[in-house]
Amino acid sequence: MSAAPTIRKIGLTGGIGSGKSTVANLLRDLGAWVIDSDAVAHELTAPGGAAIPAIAERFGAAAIDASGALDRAHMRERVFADPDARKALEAILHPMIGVATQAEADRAPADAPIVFDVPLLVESRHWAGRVERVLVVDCAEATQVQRVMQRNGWTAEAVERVIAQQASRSARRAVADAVIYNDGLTLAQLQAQVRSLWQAWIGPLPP
Ligand SMILES: CC(C)(COP(=O)(O)OP(=O)(O)OC[C@H]1O[C@@H](n2cnc3c(N)ncnc32)[C@H](O)[C@@H]1O)[C@@H](O)C(=O)NCCC(=O)NCCS
Ligand SMILES: Nc1ncnc2c1ncn2[C@@H]1O[C@H](COP(=O)(O)OP(=O)(O)OP(=O)(O)O)[C@@H](O)[C@H]1O
Repeated sequence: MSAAPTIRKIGLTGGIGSGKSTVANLLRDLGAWVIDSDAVAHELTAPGGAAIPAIAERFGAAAIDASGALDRAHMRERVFADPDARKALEAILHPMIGVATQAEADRAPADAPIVFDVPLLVESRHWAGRVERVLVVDCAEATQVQRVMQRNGWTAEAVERVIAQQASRSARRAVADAVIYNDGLTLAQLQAQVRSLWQAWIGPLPP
């Protein structure tokens, strides 16, 4: 087994479409134990998910689809148009996400750095003090909009509504220990940045 990494817990954050998951995948390829809080939220809201009863009670039957899962398109319309609805959904999900991500972290091999991929790391107090370093993935807002329109088939307005509900780029940069500016980069250039960050924070690259 290799030596324990210098930095064990990294928080990875960025606005919608900034490239967090892409960076997380590159870190995973190098040997990181990646915990994706969006994926955890999806599991909690899948058919039979632990959050479904509380969501149905708070938001009504219209929030649940025929399969018993959260109706994501319906909920997107509600929460990104109404901060009170967003806070109510977060109040149900965030404590559960906190417990589930901790359980995943507890399963990490001792020699693997843990990367918490959390879109709302800056917005949520939960994360302060739980990670040793914060890595922010940043890009221009126009790039966020263009990427999410292309990836998800959303309108520009729908992406802009989400951006408006998130921390500003400058608020994220203010808490960053490192920033990857993922704009105008090829995937190979992005990978090179991730590899040099690994060397600075974790240690030698794997063979
Ligand atoms: C509103 C929901 C149903 C929309 O689902 P959908 O499948 O369309 O999007 P998905 O979950 O893949 O999220 C996509 C991106 O939206 C952004 N986003 C999600 N939730 C929030 C939020 N509460 N506030 C601001 N941005 C958010 C993030 O950048 C995220 O990466 C869903 O995002 C949700 O349940 N959000 C509440 C839980 C949460 O806060 N998740 C963030 C992880 S901690
Ligand atoms: N440097 C890049 N070059 C080309 N495409 C990129 C680059 N970075 C990210 N992308 C693409 O942009 C889209 C958004 O990236 P990604 O899914 O990693 O963002 P994210 O921050 O995890 O988004 P979300 O907050 O919505 O989960 C994806 O389709 C991804 O393949």
